[in-house]
Amino acid sequence: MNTPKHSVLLVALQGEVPGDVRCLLAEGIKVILFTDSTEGLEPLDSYKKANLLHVHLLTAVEVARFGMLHIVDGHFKSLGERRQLEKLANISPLNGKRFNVEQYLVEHAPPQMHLNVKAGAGTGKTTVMVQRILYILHVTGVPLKEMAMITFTREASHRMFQKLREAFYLRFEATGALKYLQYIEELPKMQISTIHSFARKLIKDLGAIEGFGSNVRIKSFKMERKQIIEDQINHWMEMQGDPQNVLSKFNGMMIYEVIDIANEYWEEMEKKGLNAEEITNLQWGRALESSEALHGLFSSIFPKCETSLQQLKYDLNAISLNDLTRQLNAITGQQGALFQNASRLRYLFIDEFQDTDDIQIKLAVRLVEAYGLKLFVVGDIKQSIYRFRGAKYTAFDLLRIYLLKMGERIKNYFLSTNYRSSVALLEEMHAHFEKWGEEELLPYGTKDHLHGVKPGTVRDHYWMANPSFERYSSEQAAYTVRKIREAQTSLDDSNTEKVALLVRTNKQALQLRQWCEKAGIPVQLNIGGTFYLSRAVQDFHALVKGLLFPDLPVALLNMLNSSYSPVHLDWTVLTPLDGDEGKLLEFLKQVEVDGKRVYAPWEVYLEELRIAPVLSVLRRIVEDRGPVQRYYHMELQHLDVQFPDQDNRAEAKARALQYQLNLNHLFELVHRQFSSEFVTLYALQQWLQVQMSVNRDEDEPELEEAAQANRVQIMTVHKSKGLEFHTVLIPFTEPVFRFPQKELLLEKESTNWRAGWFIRKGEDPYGSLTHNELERNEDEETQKEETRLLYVAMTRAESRLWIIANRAKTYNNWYMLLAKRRNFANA
Ligand SMILES: Nc1ncnc2c1ncn2[C@@H]1O[C@H](COP(=O)(O)OP(=O)(O)OP(=O)(O)O)[C@@H](O)[C@H]1O
Repeated sequence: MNTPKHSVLLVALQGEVPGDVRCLLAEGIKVILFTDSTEGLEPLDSYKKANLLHVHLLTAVEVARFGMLHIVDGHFKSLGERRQLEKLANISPLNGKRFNVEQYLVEHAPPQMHLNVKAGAGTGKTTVMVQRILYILHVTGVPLKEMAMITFTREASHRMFQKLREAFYLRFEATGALKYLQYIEELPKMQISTIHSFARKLIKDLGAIEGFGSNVRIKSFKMERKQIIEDQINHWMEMQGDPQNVLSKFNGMMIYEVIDIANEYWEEMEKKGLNAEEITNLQWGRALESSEALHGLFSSIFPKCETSLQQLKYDLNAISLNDLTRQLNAITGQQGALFQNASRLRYLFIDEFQDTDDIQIKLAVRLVEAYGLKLFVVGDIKQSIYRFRGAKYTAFDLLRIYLLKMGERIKNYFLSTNYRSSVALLEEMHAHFEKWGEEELLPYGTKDHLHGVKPGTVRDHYWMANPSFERYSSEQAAYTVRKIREAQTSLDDSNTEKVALLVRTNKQALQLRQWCEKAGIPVQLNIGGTFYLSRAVQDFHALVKGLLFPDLPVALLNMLNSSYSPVHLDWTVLTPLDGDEGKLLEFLKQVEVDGKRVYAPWEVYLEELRIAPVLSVLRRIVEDRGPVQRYYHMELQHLDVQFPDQDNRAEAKARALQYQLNLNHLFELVHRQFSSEFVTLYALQQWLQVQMSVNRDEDEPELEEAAQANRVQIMTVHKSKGLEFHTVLIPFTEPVFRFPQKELLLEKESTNWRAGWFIRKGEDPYGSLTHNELERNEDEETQKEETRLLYVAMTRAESRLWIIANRAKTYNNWYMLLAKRRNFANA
């Protein structure tokens, strides 16, 4: 028999369990044991906790029926053994721990195979990926630095890193084996990142890419793109002869509106991954009546915009995030040798594969070709919710086809045991999913039916009401707040059990926050992209601006009103000064608190700034002025006035902690941005101002669970991906899926793309005939995407799923989807 490197699966009566099981466990070999008693083997808890030992208790008769089964590292000696294993998975063990043969087969698949794991919600995708990595480490000896993992968001990368570290640590704790400490040390060398960071590092490693010098930079080009659009529109108008006359044909739109719309349309092309050639060959079709001028403009400017942007990229030796993967795909033939410069990769894991777009899939295949690496992709087609970013829910099929073209095969696996939601809850969800599957709104067949293992413990696990409210009316607010409070107060332990309110849009999330805050319900908002709008950033900007323009009254006032200073001056106190700059400055510089002039320390800082580096002075100001403590006191005061009957300290503390995290993160970003340059206050202020006005991608660092106390979580479904909550409450079902004010629809037909544009101005719609044609398909695809979104939202629930199915509107919204369920009215 081979010496085990990773695991042993044993079926044996208690007296026949080999004596070396303990030694195996102590060496970090996983033991999956089917037996009638563990007497004599105890204590085993640390091994169980480390996922090293799985015991399935059977009756002696059952054990005897299977005879002695002994499988090492997943190698079957015969087909019979494999069948035995499947039979074992069908037994209900006495201790309730059913063997998950699907997870076992994925974990132990031969290391030289590409694997494709399609898995329903909560079936342990993440868990199995961690175990697979351990298997590869043990069986092949490939080091962590030759493995990489691509996740969809930075949060997911962070979570994956933590999960791996925890798995290694628990194994070290259980076995004392030093190799696990070594893995922890090596873990940072395994690249776990988003596709963009991954491509960025690869390009850095490759040294150079076609047409660009070394050290190519990554830029967003947001501002530059807008400028290019503006130039091209001006140029186009000049070419038409009389600009005033042209403007009058823009259906009453101002020129800045046209620029904004054109910019959005151009972004849409980028999101869908169109290259310059495809943009040049776009088929715009014919204009609707009275839309000819705009049609002429849209159908001619974009190729020129692309040329200008490309030139700018060469001039600045910079590319955009979206270019990264495209550029890597362009490295072909002889240039392929470039890959040898990059660090070697043997395994690539891709999470949330259903949301991968065409270019990224091709990149994965390109890497298989360049390195001979093996892929492990995992995802759930039913959870594909990034169509707006160009993701296609056919990702798995595309990958299989591309690999086949190279003569490579990928093996499919399927996980269907759900560990997240209670059995009762899963059955209620199934009643919805099944119907959506029948109507082809969701790719949900018999094999997608999730089988639960968690008993339902909570009454009211599934609740749906059908009230009828005007959107955002006071009745709706009162009803929703009452349900939220009820959900929160009926938890057994609000520190470990979380209530999450899941919504479709940021606007809905903000509306909910407002209702909750008004009612004194502490909330944790997670809608992403809010970092540059946070108070910590605003205060810091006020600080920098105040130091940069000490003789500008408004800058000085904002700085004094920030958390860096102990006063709060109302604008009205300045009114008697009639806007006289000199008098205003004099007044602001003389303001006193407790007999001390508030401005005095700032004069010292200004002096310091003349000689010391800007960042070190700013750091010192943060230490001296204690903005976090001051923010805490201000928030507490504010909360105490608003809710005098409750203890507001925990909430004020949570807010202050978030402020601190944001401030630390800001310093990190500043260091990253200005690392190789000499920073001036001016450069810092300019950069901050731009970020605050345009950057909606940067997220606030996450507050640790413990610090969130009993906050209700509010988030968009997109943000809830990969997460789970005791209670999920879906408060809004009435908003309609599509009611665009303006849009550009793009669809690929054989080799060329078609473009259809639309703008609603007042009552009047303008656009192209192509838009009308593409809209039917768009409606259908939107409905499917919304169904998948609702699938993700519902499957986040562990114990309770509550839905306020507002029937105010019944068409083209989540209500319509929910009402499809059999016996809807009685549900
Ligand atoms: N074999 C197992 N035994 C017990 N619990 C498990 C097992 N596998 C996974 N779990 C638990 O089930 C829950 C869901 O697992 P995980 O988050 O890995 O699922 P997922 O498939 O990634 O979910 P989703 O795609 O819906 O986000 C987690 O709490 C995890 O600890």
